[in-house]
Amino acid sequence: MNRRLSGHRYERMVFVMDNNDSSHEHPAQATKLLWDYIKDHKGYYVVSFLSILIAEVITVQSPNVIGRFTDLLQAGKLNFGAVERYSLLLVLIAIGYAVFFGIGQFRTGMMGRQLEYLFRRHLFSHWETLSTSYFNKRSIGDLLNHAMNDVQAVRQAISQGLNQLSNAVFLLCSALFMMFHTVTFRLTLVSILPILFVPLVVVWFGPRVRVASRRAQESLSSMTDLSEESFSAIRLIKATANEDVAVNRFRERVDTVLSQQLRMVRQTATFQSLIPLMGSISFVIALAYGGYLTVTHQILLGSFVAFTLYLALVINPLQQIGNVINNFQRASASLLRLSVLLGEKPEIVDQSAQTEPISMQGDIHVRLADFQYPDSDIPVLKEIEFSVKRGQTLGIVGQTGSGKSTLVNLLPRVYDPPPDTVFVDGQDVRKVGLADLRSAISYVPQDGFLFSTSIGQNIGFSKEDATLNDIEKAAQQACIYDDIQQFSKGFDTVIGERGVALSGGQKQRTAIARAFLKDAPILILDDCLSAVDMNTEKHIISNLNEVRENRTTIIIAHRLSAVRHADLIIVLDDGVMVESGTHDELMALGGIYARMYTLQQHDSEVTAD
Ligand SMILES: Nc1ncnc2c1ncn2[C@@H]1O[C@H](COP(=O)(O)OP(=O)(O)OP(=O)(O)O)[C@@H](O)[C@H]1O
Repeated sequence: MNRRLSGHRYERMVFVMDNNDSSHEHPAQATKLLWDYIKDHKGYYVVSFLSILIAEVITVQSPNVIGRFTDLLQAGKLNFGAVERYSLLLVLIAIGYAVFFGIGQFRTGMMGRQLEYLFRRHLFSHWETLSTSYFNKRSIGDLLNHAMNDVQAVRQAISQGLNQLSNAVFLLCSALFMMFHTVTFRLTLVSILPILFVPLVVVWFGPRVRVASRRAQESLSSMTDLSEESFSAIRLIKATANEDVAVNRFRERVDTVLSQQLRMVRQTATFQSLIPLMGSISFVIALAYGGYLTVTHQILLGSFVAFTLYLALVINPLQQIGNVINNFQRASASLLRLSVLLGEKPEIVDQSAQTEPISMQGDIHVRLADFQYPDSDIPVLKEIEFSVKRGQTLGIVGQTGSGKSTLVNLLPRVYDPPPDTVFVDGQDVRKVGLADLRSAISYVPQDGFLFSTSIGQNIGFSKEDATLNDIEKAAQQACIYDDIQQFSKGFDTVIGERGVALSGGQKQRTAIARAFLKDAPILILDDCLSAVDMNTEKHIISNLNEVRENRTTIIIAHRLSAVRHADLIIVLDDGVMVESGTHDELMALGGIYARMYTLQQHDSEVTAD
């Protein structure tokens, strides 16, 4: 690797330039990843740099050739043979440059793409390990921005940036060497004086460009977020004729993005134009002083021509160096953000020492004094105690917001319960291996998310080796089989993003089929029958009798008919377990459950009438 970018210097550059406290909290994961990649591919880098070096050494010969040609012309010694020879020389220089520069360009470009892939793979794998609460606090647009723009910025610095940097440095050195070699030391020194101001310009503009770039990225994230949300809610927006509200909101975000980006463009443009300005001043000095030296015959005309051509060659790498510094500054900010992301620790960790997978029975016991969400000090669940054995069904009912979903989320540790409060097979869930625990639970959330793939793949998602037979059986149990058969492509029917082609009830039943297919000892249905009609609900519940044999089933429902036959029903009120028992016991108690049941019976009779 080029000395200017040796590992330590690169790391220092990244963190000195981003003097941000969060870099101390998070180990430089992204920098390590980058540095490891470069170390593993140093052979490739050496080849690229050597190729670029050779290309530059070849290309700097052309001004010299033209200078000699001019001298021959001035001396009146130019003939056809010389013209042919010099032309051939220039063609060979051009071909040599193209070949070696092309090799260098291809190598660095290829490594940049590989690095981009590596970063995205790491990011995605890492996100998969993080807890749900992490995603509650982050926006999708922000995460996508990291995966796309930050990774791209690092890739650009590492491929295009390094390429341009080595190209510029080699060309600059070779050209300066040839300049000193061709004309007087004084002319070269005076002409390159303005170039000495380049570092000052860079130091002044660098941090400003970086801040402007960060703000532009942040505003872009917020715009991506809003677009995502608006597309998800497109049906609601149209149904309520709120297109104007959505468009205006979007326009505001776009305005912010535009003003932040223009700010960045202004900073970048000023920065980038100052560097060639320095080069142009050098050119003026060379013309004035070099012209004087030529007129007074202190240097040959050919040397003067060659010198001005070298100077023109030098201006380009100087501008490139400006671009590269800009690229590296952006990449350093991106690298820091990626390090923060990759250094993020999951809140829910596997504390089990068990190495072999264990199979769970499905007995559940909960004795919870209280539970509050992370970052909140208000208890959401209080005084809850119950047990269900394998093969039994638990019904959980209660007003909206009473804590039903929260309670079942503690079982697979979507959120961590306090120690010694939630047990499966007599073991604290916090001490069971996460993979064992979660494989033992089949969970249908309220919003049974569907992927934009075929219905068959959506159902088969829960079991990697599921056959079409298994998928069809699960679909029958979830009462979605007949609906699927009516689609022209059956199980191969592709559903739109989040299943827009399916009705609410069909989506719920597809999600239920997915859970049935998993065939886990604990099955949780979180209010996922709300969009199906009473008849279908009855069918699914009766099919459950077959499915729930030898497994523990938890049904959360607002419609009490769904839990009527459960072995145990618990009633939550504002997070507190206020009643528990079978349907008959709760009816006899005459409490909240009995009142809710009577009301619902009355409602369904009125509807039937
Ligand atoms: N991630 C979270 N962080 C903080 N509070 C939360 C979180 N999720 C839910 N809550 C709060 O916990 C309480 C219980 O919510 P929960 O979703 O468990 O109720 P629920 O009984 O399932 O409601 P519903 O019947 O409407 O689905 C609510 O006050 C809710 O605002």
